[in-house]
Amino acid sequence: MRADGRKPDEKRPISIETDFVRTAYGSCLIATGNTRVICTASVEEAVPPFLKGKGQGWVTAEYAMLPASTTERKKRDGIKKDGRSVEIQRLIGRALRQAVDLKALGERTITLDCDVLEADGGTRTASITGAMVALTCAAERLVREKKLPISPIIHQVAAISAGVIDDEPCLDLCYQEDSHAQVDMNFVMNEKGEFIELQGTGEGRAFTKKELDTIMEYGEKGIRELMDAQREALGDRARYIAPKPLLLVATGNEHKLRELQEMFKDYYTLAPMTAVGFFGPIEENADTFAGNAAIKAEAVCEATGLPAIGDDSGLEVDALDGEPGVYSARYAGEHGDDEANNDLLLSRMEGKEDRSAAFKCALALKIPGKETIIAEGSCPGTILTERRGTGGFGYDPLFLYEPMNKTYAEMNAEEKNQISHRSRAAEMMRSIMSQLLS
Ligand SMILES: O=P(O)(O)OP(=O)(O)OP(=O)(O)OC[C@H]1O[C@@H](n2cnc3c(O)ncnc32)[C@H](O)[C@@H]1O
Ligand SMILES: [Mg+2]
Repeated sequence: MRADGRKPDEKRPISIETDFVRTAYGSCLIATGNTRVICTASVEEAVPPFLKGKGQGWVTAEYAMLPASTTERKKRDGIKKDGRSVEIQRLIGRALRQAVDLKALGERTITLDCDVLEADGGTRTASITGAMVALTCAAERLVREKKLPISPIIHQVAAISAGVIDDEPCLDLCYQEDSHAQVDMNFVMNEKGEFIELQGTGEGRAFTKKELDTIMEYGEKGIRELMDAQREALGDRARYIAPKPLLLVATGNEHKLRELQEMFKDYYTLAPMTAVGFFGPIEENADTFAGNAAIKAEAVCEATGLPAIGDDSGLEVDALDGEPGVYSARYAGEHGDDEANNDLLLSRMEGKEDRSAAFKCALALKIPGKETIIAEGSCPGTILTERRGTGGFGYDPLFLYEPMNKTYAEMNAEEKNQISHRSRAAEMMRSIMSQLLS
């Protein structure tokens, strides 16, 4: 029987309150049982001297206990930090560096400060679990403030203790248990169940392989539960842990960006080329959609060194011998003047009996060092004699999709994405990509 009546493999109740410190870039208050730690993440646009000019960032940690966090007042750290705190903060730094792609972080430093409000055992493991949450909050903010195109967090990290008390293996020791534990272990692990650090000591006596196996099993179970709690506390921000790989969209057209983001969200995090500071212009001088799509993707990939997808699309009207075609965006002269383009199309179509047309889309995917991949899609429709609907962009209000008796502009995003020329090209691209991956 444990001091607080828990089962051997039962961890203490956990709660994590995010954004606990409003002035911090990211923060949380984590409580595991009576142990409570404030974890904050601060971002500095600089790296330590040994990393200057190396094109990577740094993650470091500091740990301290508040004077009243233990029953006997703990003296504040003076100029010389106490040895235990130094050892613990190094552990926290090592653990959380494993969560981050330091190259993707860029030349900046994230400092994770873990300040113990109340210490009832397991403060180092609570610090690591809480620091992961504060770090993720900071990553979300770096992306939101457009300092990074994608979260640099590649792994979820959590930590818990386990040990042997009165010859019985137990999970998540409180102070009373910890102080007379025969064996004391700390587990730091990632979401794949891999070990980042194991600290284990037979303090009261040596321990057997069998005991170790049981402790290990408890530790793994505890870590999984902690990771659920971290994700729950983060809510929507949990997406910033191990995001899908980055794919830049080589377009200046926000509507296209939004449609493509939806279509590739299971594979990639799509960000506009401007998110990494590329603004073009890109000269679209090919005479096919596929040619122009390739020009766009290749220009952005070349300039940034990152994978990029380009979209070139347009409307082909049969009675106009395929016009406006590759000139769709600048049909009436000025690039992207949708109103003028639609007016010109209506006037050219006056008196025409055959009103059949098709929207065409070519997508080009360029991954550094690989051949450009092209996928195409088209959607048949009819040109109306007047505009219908207010959604979408470009020629959407004049393009009737007969099977739904709706123009593109009368459809919501989901409906358009089910049948559009772009979604058909995306479907072909996804199938090429999955063949390449398998
Ligand atoms: O070149 P980027 O920067 O990607 O953006 P853009 O708007 O210039 O794009 P295009 O050169 O491919 O021109 C496509 C034009 O075709 C039209 N178009 C393409 N897809 C469309 C869609 O889904 N709905 C309505 N019009 C579309 C619209 O007028 C676009 O401006
Ligand atoms: Mg264009």
